[in-house]
Amino acid sequence: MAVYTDVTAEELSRFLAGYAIGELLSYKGIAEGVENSNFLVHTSTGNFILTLYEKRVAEGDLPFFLGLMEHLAARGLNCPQPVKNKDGGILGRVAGRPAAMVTFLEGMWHRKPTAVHCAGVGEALANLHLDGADFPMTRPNALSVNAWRPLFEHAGARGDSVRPGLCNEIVAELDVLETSWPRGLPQGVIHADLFPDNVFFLGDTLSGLIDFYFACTDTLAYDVAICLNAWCFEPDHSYNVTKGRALLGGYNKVRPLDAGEREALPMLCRGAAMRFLLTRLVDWLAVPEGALVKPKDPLEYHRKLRFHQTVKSAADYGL
Ligand SMILES: Nc1ncnc2c1ncn2[C@@H]1O[C@H](COP(=O)(O)OP(=O)(O)OP(=O)(O)O)[C@@H](O)[C@H]1O
Ligand SMILES: N[C@@H](CCO)C(=O)O
Repeated sequence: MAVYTDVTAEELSRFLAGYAIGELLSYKGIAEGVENSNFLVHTSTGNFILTLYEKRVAEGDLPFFLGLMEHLAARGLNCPQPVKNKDGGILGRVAGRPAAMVTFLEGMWHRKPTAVHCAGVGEALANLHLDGADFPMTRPNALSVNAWRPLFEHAGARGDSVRPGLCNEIVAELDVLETSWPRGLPQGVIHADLFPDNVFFLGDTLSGLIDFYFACTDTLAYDVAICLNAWCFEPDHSYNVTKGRALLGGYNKVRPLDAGEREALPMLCRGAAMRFLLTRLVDWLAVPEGALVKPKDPLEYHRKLRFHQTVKSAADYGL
């Protein structure tokens, strides 16, 4: 995460007084990530993560995200746990922002994931889908196909300043996605942002998943498409079919994709590429002044989109 909102030691100590997790010993902002403000908080009882929810997180959605983390952990999935305050609540306010304290997860994420890590993430994603099946709350995906054109219009013609001709390409692709978007596939809880920086490993063994703040109710196979985009491309922008085969194999071992999901995979991958191209484009064009944040490259997803446009069938992904 980034740090958009500063927190003073006095504010943090006041907030911590509402919890039974000891005295504040030290804390520091975490520069990684782009969505919320995160702090590593060291108290006399251990390490915690304090998250201040920023622009994209609607306060009304927080019970869904935090409740989901509790639900998945109760099913055995390793993810951060919201810490209850002395009143039994999990949501508070720090520096004027909604805030929660969650448990610290051991492990580190891999900047250069291998096929072994891809297999691990495929398996973990399928487990998340199965474990989420009886989560009682729902949340529509605010960043699915219907949201893409308004998002694009928000960036407007400025998109061409990032790459000449980009706007026309996006409009043409949106026309295709809006008419051909797969409907009627199995739905459920999806993570919707399971990138390498949200998956922790101890050595090569997956140790946990973080960052459930895009989680929602949507097409399960769309989550697979998001992961193929995030995990299976090389720095030279080529698709690595060995990694794709590993990720899809890991997923299928736990929750086999059905015929409809397989057939829809290329379109779902195009949609996933469009989603991240657009949110990155909007962020790229609007970095808040003075923020400790490095925006992510939208054109990485433009290249991925171009690859998916050439794909004939799910076999091209290694399925
Ligand atoms: N529960 C946790 N345990 C340990 N470290 C954590 C935890 N939550 C967050 N972090 C640290 O903070 C970093 C950023 O967290 P996170 O990915 O949730 O931020 P974000 O702003 O939502 O990022 P993204 O750009 O992935 O959406 C992680 O890479 C990790 O280093
Ligand atoms: N994982 C996202 C950032 C959080 O939405 C990206 O890489 O664009």
